[in-house]
Amino acid sequence: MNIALIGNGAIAKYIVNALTGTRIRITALLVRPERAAAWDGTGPRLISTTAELPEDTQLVVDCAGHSALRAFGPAILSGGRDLITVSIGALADAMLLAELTAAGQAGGARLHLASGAIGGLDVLRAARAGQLRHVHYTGRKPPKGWAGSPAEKVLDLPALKSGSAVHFEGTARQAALAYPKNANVAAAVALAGLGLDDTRVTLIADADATGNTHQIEAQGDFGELSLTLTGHTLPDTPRTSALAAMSVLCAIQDRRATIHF
Ligand SMILES: NC(=O)C1=CN([C@@H]2O[C@H](COP(=O)(O)OP(=O)(O)OC[C@H]3O[C@@H](n4cnc5c(N)ncnc54)[C@H](OP(=O)(O)O)[C@@H]3O)[C@@H](O)[C@H]2O)C=CC1
Ligand SMILES: O=C([O-])CC(=O)C(=O)O
Repeated sequence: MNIALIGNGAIAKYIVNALTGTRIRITALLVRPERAAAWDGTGPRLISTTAELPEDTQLVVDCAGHSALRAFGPAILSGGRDLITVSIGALADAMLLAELTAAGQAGGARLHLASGAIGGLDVLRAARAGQLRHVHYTGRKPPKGWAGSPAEKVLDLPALKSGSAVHFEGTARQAALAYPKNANVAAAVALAGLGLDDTRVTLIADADATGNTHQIEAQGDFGELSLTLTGHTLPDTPRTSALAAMSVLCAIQDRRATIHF
């Protein structure tokens, strides 16, 4: 299988490393123009437009973030290639969601949402076949995991040396739009379950946290779900859980599997 990745950051590097020497070949990395122009010929080819995607590319994988999904997603789908993304919070933008849906229909291609840094989405998806009454997601990271996010406007993150502080409470849509690099899990939980406007979200900076903790509390006809997952972060970033990168790899590998979840 031949795939292209969007981005060359922490998640993309994990995927490139994991696929090296396997039967899944990376045809190109789609990056910003200045980065593509500086390509030195080593490693996967760097390109900056979807028109440059090598013809034999069968699948594209977004590991870059909301702006990249917005910039490249519609053209990839309308061009007939399936796309896997971890930038799930971008779908809180209703116009982008409509654009991606229309592009996928026009191109006969599908957008696959990787499960990312959380588990339990299968429970929520099945549970909503009955009545799902309440879903609350709590995201907890060490202060440095929130650097560059709106948490900086609410808290003095470097000064938080012990204990924890809430810096966001609201809906999953509000969280996803305000925290594009930190609330994709909130959006995934919402899209799997009660939706972006009915899923409650709390985001916490915790000086005592040793990893990124994701909690789901849900109730409905199915019963009750209480899930807590504490994830290690990737070595390249204190923000991103390793499980997010692993889920992308899993989604890619699943494309080749005859029998899969
Ligand atoms: N669903 C989930 O559970 C999770 C989802 N995520 C999502 O994944 C994204 C990537 O995470 P991570 O790898 O840690 O982030 P990094 O910041 O390490 O890497 C992002 C990469 O994408 C590139 N990029 C960003 N925007 C564009 C663009 N418009 N065009 C081309 N390239 C672009 C960056 O390039 P440059 O350096 O040039 O800016 C960089 O190479 C996050 O922003 C977040 O949205 C992350 C964690 C969990
Ligand atoms: O990687 C994580 O732990 C979660 C994250 O950043 C996100 O939800 O966007």
